Amino acid sequence: MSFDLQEELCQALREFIVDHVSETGGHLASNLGIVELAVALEREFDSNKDRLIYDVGHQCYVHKILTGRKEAFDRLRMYGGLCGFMKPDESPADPCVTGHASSSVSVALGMAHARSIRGEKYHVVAIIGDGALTGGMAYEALNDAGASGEPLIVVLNDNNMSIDKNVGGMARHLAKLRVSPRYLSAKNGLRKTLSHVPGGKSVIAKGTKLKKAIKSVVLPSSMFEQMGFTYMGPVDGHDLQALSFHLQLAKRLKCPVLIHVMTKKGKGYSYAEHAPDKYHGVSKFDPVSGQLPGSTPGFSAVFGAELAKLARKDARICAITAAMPSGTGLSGFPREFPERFFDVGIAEEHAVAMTAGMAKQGLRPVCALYATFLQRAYDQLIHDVAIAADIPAVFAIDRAGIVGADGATHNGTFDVPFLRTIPGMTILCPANFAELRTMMTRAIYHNETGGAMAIRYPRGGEGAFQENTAAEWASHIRQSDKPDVTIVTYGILINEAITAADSLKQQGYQVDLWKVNEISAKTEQLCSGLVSSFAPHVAVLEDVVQNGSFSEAILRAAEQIGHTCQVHCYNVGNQFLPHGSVREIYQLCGIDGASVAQALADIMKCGKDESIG
Ligand SMILES: Cc1ncc(C[n+]2csc(CCOP(=O)(O)OP(=O)(O)O)c2C)c(N)n1
Ligand SMILES: CC(=O)[C@@H](O)[C@H](O)COP(=O)(O)O
Ligand SMILES: [Mg+2]
Repeated sequence: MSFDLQEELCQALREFIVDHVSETGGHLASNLGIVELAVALEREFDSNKDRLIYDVGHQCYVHKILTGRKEAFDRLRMYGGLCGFMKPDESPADPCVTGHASSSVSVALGMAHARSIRGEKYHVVAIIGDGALTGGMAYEALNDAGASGEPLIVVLNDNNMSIDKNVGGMARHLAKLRVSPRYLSAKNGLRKTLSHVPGGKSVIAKGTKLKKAIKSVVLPSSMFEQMGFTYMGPVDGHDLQALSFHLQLAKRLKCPVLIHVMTKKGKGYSYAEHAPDKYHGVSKFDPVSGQLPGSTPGFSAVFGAELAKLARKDARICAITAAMPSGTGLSGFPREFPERFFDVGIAEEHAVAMTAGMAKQGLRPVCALYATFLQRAYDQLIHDVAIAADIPAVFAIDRAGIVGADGATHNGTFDVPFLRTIPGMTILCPANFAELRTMMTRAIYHNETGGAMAIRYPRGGEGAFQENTAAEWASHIRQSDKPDVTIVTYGILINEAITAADSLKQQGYQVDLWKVNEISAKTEQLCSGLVSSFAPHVAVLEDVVQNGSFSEAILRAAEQIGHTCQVHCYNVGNQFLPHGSVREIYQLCGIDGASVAQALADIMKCGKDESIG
């Protein structure tokens, strides 16, 4: 296909992306920015045989369109529809799962090793953004890959943005490379680039001149070179000819190569170009006016506002985020307290250990991370926080439970299980905004154990339940004299539990309902109180996986009191969940109020249990 036609294709792809994402929601700005690069990659590589790994994967829409999934974009990120990230189940062109940042170079190196050992022939390419390059995994991988000498290509898609402004020393290093004289020449495209290359276009055909050509596009003294990569660029990432030229060169080299590509996030859609942070991830919007839907306040915003309020009164309070200031509701914090705000980049492990250091030395740090990304820092929670036992670090765990359209890679369904295993950890579970505020103060100031405290809350807003019951470790929400069933739950699922309890009551059953506010070793000892109400059935409702869930504490309590009741566990099961709306996923797992009521009524009617955990 001629470059002119490719340019037309890029234009059509941009229109397609804006049209579809404005209908379905999705990751807009990153996909608009990578159009030419993705087209060049599909042109120069065979994505069914070569391995193209898009880091995070939120920018893989063009790749999906060009690998046979265009029609599926009508149901992007919807239940049963196209996943918004790389997903091998969907197509052989997706070599691995992505969703969490900074893993692409590691996976690529693994694939390159496999190729060498098996004596096979294909290219392995990791496409990683400047934001993802702030993550520790990326450095571990570059360090290893550069030294390994294994042929692989890393394409650094540098748009000078993470979700919010990119941070850190690497961002500064890239900024210096960007203004190098090489970039200024490369920016004008292949014609000019070639004019710097002895032999011009024939260079690619004639391997003899290749060495010279490479020398002319290599910028010495980049950090990547020091790590053992052949560095090319910076290259104008919207110049199809320059991209093809550099990719062709990289393919011919038998060593690790890094191509530094400059792109503009949001390219071609003026609203997104001007506010790439706002158009990073969007829900349905008006493509003509660019008008995004107004957002109703959610837990993140309440958290951010409350932390700022507390920080006004206490100069020890600091906020830490790992590249998610907007997402965690902290974007206002640095405006008021620049010296007490720390965006560490996509570096959750570092964020947790740094929080431990700050807490140990007398500050009151609150580290806000999404539940799914906190998985990265499990060791730091144990090693740097918990073993010392006296580190009053506070972890605000956002997006706990089901997140919806982002799906399997982003659901926060492991936090309770992995936090419960850590000695000394206390998990507070607010069900609404008022409880979140109260629990934040408790975590910061009234930490009875002196150890770490986590507060977990979901994506989005509160439900109908708005009482503040945070003062008790567990609150008795519905009480009956002689209950047929006791329902136990925590956090936002109280709303589903109330629906279930009320429905069962209407069907003539007596129901007790307990809402647990704190999960800790201490409160787990008290669980026998929840199961000893002589109800023959106890149901535990949670939005986490079964293994390690709170229901294990209830099962143990039931065991201790001699199994006078049957315990039924309603949770997401030991599985990874698909994308869809939160409600659809609740229904899929049977943890919505109606399903729980139905399941319990069936059990009580039949007198037999089909769902014992
Ligand atoms: C471990 C982890 N932490 C945080 C995120 C949230 N996140 C998704 S994309 C992104 C920014 C990525 O920036 P970059 O790689 O430069 O891609 P761009 O959006 O600029 O194209 C962040 C922080 C994530 N996906 N994984
Ligand atoms: C790709 C990625 O990891 C983020 O962009 C994530 O999709 C943000 O999720 P929220 O929309 O819940 O902030
Ligand atoms: Mg970027």
